[in-house]
Amino acid sequence: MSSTPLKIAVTGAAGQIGYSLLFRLASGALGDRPVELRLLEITPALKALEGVVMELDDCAFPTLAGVEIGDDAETIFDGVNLALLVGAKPRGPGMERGDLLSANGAIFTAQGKALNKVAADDVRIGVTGNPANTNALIAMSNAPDIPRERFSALTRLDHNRAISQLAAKTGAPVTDITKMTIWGNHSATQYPDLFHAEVAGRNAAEAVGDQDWLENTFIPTVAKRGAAIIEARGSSSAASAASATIDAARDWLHGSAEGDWVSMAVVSDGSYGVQEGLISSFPVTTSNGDWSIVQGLEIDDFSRGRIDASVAELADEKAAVTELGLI
Ligand SMILES: NC(=O)c1ccc[n+]([C@@H]2O[C@H](COP(=O)([O-])OP(=O)(O)OC[C@H]3O[C@@H](n4cnc5c(N)ncnc54)[C@H](O)[C@@H]3O)[C@@H](O)[C@H]2O)c1
Ligand SMILES: O=C(O)C[C@H](O)C(=O)O
Repeated sequence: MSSTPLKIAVTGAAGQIGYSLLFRLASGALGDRPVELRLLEITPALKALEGVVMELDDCAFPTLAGVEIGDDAETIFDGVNLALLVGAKPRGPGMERGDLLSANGAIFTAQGKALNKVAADDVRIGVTGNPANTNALIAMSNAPDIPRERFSALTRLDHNRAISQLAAKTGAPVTDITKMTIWGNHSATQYPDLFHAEVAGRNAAEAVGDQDWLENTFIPTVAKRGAAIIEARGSSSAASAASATIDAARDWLHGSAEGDWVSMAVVSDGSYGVQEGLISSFPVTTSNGDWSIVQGLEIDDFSRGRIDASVAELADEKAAVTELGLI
């Protein structure tokens, strides 16, 4: 293991997700390698961020090698190996995530350009801020010198939600659930797929044996979970989003479990009929900082319709940000 600290940029570091995420990154959630945190915020939030840094100091985490804060993306992103782009406005009650496109899109144009200039050669960029898929597309499109495979958007929270719902339905522990897949957009059109998932090695759709539950309870519960949390909490998911951001980064850097896969929104190469160049969620395996889309899964008509609908929404979002001049 390298003793050189892993330089991790976190944007929106003074926000809700940041408040959970930073302490886990600092305490070794990505492994024993020391980390240096580079925290980006808008100027008015820097004072609050100073308070968070005092708290990080007060934890005396052995794996925390240093913290730098600031409001200039090029300074904060300089030499970073991992960039977790969280900073963006969350939606409120009654909004869809796509409603945030024009408010948040411009953030990712500027940050894509800054990463392109100053990030380390091995940088990996994970986008959590919504609408995550299209924000990742914007950042990727504005960073032509960074390989496209280095960008991903977070659908791991949806993946984890789907595992938890399936575990509750079947009475199986979450550790028995494998090969879960979220296809498409991190939005209400996403498709959590039980036809390839397994419960203790058995096909999940068969184990459940209840198409009505699958269609009318499972899929909408997972796809609309973000809205249900906003409704209940008055603000969007934060600790679970931070936890999923960590899960996704850890597996990307260190590899997914043998015999299993994870869901990541990554640039499409046309696999499964998903338009090339869109950032869409797929089943992927990861190893040594690289991902590859699981190939050869059979897609029946039901799944085809669901995947196509979510991908069509991604294509519409791409058209909208093209129109806005963001890509
Ligand atoms: N993909 C997912 O699964 C998922 C889950 C939960 C939340 N989210 C999204 O994550 C984002 C952050 O959520 P939150 O609850 O932490 O919001 P928040 O409002 O609590 O925090 C966002 C922070 O981003 C900062 N910010 C705004 N513009 C910035 C910029 N240009 N550079 C750096 N920082 C900037 C704000 O000052 C604020 O502190 C939202 O868009 C939310 O919808 C995504
Ligand atoms: O739903 C939201 O707007 C927040 C987040 O994307 C979530 O899925 O919890």
